[in-house]
Amino acid sequence: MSKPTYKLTVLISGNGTNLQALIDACTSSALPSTRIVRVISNRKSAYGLTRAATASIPTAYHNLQPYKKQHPDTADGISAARSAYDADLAALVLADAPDLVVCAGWMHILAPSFLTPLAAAEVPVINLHPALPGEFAGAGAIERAWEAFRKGEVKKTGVMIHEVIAEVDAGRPIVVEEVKMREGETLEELEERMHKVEHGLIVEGTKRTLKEIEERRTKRKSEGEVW
Ligand SMILES: Nc1nc2c(c(=O)[nH]1)N[C@@H](CN(C=O)c1ccc(C(=O)N[C@@H](CCC(=O)O)C(=O)O)cc1)CN2
Ligand SMILES: NCC(=O)N[C@@H]1O[C@H](COP(=O)([O-])[O-])[C@@H](O)[C@H]1O
Repeated sequence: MSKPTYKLTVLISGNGTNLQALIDACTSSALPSTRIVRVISNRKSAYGLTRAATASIPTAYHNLQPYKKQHPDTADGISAARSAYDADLAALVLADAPDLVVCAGWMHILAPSFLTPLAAAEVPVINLHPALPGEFAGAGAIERAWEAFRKGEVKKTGVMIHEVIAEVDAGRPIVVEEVKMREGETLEELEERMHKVEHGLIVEGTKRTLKEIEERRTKRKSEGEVW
């Protein structure tokens, strides 16, 4: 019996080097029987959209601005706009019926109006975060770690792939790799080393999550077959 084909949706906001690592992995033995069904960006200028188009992968630009214009520029209005934006993002993603959503440099905090429908459809969401579990949650993690090292507060940092939950970067780690920090290293040099680790870990984290999905389905099927 042929192996199932797994469908990925990848969310991006920028250059897309981690997306490129996934694109390359899908066309190699690294991620066999896996294909990216859509790349979605919240930024029109994201070069990752070009990377996807070059690989003949469908793309979408999901823009928050129209939602903000439909709501008052107040805390409640912005919250309502983001909730509506995320609900439509969930519908956009689920229309492709992916097995897994990968946040690859996706710089938008996902609201429950996205996470709840995905959970109901049993589509896991995972995220690449350039820090160790429990450290430097949120944006700018690499620079914050670099600054902390200069102050003598940390000796290492790292990269993780984790499950996405409402609390930012607090979901279950799936794979973690430590990165030792070096005296006198520039931020750019650290970023280069971190990105190399990211490109390997995003493939490994996707592979492990797809294995978990397969094991869950096999278990459910065997339980379903027992009378
Ligand atoms: N609910 C969750 N959403 C997201 C998670 C998560 O774990 N739970 N991971 C992030 C990715 N991320 C760090 O890995 C991250 C990205 C962006 C931000 C942030 O502050 N975004 C601002 C906008 C910043 C900008 O546009 O430049 C915002 O959303 O208002 C925090 C963490 C993906 N989402
Ligand atoms: N909080 C998530 C986060 O900060 N992610 C950062 O976004 C970059 C995306 O690069 P890419 O667009 O080249 O893949 C990644 O290198 C990662 O450090």
